[in-house]
Amino acid sequence: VSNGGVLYRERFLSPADFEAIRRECRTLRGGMRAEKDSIALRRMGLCLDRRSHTHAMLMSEAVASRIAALTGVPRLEPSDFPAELRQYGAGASMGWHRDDALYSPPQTEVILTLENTADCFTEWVCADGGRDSAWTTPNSVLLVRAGEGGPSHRVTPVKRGERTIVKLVFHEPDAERSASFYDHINSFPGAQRSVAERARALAERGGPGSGGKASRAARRRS
Ligand SMILES: O=C(O)CCC(=O)C(=O)O
Ligand SMILES: [Fe+2]
Repeated sequence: VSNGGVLYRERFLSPADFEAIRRECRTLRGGMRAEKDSIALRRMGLCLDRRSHTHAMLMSEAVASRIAALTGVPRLEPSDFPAELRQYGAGASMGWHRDDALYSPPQTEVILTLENTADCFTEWVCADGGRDSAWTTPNSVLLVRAGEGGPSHRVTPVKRGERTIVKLVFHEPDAERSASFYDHINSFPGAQRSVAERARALAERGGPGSGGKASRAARRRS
């Protein structure tokens, strides 16, 4: 991603596609739960069902190649990391952080804004060390490169209004899951299937090495 690893673009989807996604996600808001183990404060979240229209539309080859073209990464594909619906209401915020690398090489994260009546801004540090910020409009995307080489960014506290986003993860074709992948996926509410998946993956690798208790406790989801 150019500009120090952040790119902000408005009018990302066609109006028809965007409205279809927004309509479906509005029906899901009742299922959102307070996020646990997150850098974000008072944010609500929900993993999008892989069979949903929203998931099919966004975690697609078409969207992946558009993100690749925008960021200058040669090729990107939809990841198997859950797509999440997230909502910031009054009092919600997210402190300065870099997104943990869930894959090696690090993924590109996409924040698609669905609704925004909130007074918060997403701020980031640019390549030159200066700061930039955006009030993210509905149907905008913020593209963020993860990992230590990625940009530091935050969301300022909401005083009034609400902001709803979808967070998506794309990676390069040859990317491998990192230890953080399992730590993050296991912090989702009711992630029993993921726990089983982690155990299986560990067995396949023939040992630990995906982060013990201590590293898991130290980590906070972004
Ligand atoms: O809501 C945003 O604009 C950014 C969210 C973010 O940085 C994150 O969830 O890691
Ligand atoms: Fe982030």
